[in-house]
Amino acid sequence: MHPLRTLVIELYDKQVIQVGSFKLKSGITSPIYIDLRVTISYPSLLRQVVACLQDICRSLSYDILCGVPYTALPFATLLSVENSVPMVMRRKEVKDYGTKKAIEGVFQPNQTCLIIEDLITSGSSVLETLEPLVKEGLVVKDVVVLLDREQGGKDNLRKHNIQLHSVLKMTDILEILKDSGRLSADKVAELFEYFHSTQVSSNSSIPSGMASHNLSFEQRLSMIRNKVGRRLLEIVLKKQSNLAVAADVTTSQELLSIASQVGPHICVLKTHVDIIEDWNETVCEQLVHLAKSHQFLIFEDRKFADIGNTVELQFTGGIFHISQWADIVNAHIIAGPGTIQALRKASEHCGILLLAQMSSKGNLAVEEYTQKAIQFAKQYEDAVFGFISMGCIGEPNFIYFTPGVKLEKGGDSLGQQYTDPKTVIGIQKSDIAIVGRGIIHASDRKEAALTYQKACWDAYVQRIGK
Ligand SMILES: O=c1ccn([C@@H]2O[C@H](COP(=O)(O)O)[C@@H](O)[C@H]2O)c(=O)[nH]1
Repeated sequence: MHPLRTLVIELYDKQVIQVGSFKLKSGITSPIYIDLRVTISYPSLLRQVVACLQDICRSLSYDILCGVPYTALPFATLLSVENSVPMVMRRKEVKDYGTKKAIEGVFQPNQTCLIIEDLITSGSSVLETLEPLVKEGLVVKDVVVLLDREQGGKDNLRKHNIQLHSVLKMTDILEILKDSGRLSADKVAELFEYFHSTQVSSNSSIPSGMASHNLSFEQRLSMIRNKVGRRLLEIVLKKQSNLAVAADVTTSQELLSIASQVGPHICVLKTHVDIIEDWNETVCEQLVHLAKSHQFLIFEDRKFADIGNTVELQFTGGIFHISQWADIVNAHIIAGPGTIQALRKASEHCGILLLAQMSSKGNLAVEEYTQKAIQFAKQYEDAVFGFISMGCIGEPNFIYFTPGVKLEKGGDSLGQQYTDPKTVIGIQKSDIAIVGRGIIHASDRKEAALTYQKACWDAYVQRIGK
């Protein structure tokens, strides 16, 4: 008998594969449950599982192995011993004492790590393991699983440039159980129907819908239609900085002082001009002068959201005359395309970003909203050159700006949620990290800006594999 057929039948007979009604980790109810933890109680079964994984591992190249905790740990351990390849382990709970390591074991940055998993549904457990590995500088290209439930995991991993290799697919299992008489043809037809109609999105901290291009800024320069977007990439490349600073201060003196301190290290200075108590034309001129001499763009984070007519007045008039000095502004899409049309009509030299996602807890920019923002951006690509998003959510001809970035994870008391530069740029594949209080509240803002500049740029360089 074919070894895979023998394996499936044995898995069924030992009740590793069960048919009924089960709630999975992803929250969905499934008519099949597969508990591969049981294999540790049957050494010969465990040996068969590992031999099948080994057949795939043999064709891949890697320096180190990592099993997704807990079920895949014995599989990875046996593969490690069998192949004399070192192994690392991800901690599910990071200790708040001692070394506080997320990854245990000895490894070097840039080593290639092969992830071993027992089965995959959405891929979220694999992505939870991927995140700390990448943060430690390991390169992950492949994941080997015993079973792919064929419910979206492969595509979810592909979005992160990870290739899934599976020993068995759910389709194979159902066919074998039918042919061997373990399940009736009717039952198998019913199960097929369930698996084909139930796809699960990944619920890892890495948002779903993250796109997977891995082009460099140089390669993307000619793809950007809007000239402010192209100018931004030129600055990014020249200064080797994909850092934007959010200068959320309330006096013009502080704003100008921040602009001159962090100016050499940033590509964009983000303002909230309506929080400056003493804004006037001279301050505006000084800010524009600093932007020219240090070569950064000014992004007024006005978040326009009204009907087109009002937005036009807000953009061009009032006491701020934003259209006269801002290089970049942003807009919500809640009021429809009129907001974008008004901004585009009022100024040719200002590029637009659309808010497609937000960093704050409980925000309402859900998947459908994000997709609508992408659709609007494509429609107005001459004026819209990018997004406020939590990472790369679309194609390489747009630029992705992510706020809520800080070296220390956590949040504030009003719903802000922070992610570190390595995750935002390296894993979530954003382009520009927006850092506010991480720099503004530092005792030495210049030094902090340099630290963030380096962290964001290194994450970019590592991501594109330069
Ligand atoms: O979803 C969003 C959109 C915009 N912001 C802005 O970014 C900065 C973040 O400042 P921190 O001090 O780093 O928290 C701030 O100006 C926000 O208005 C955002 O945080 N989230």
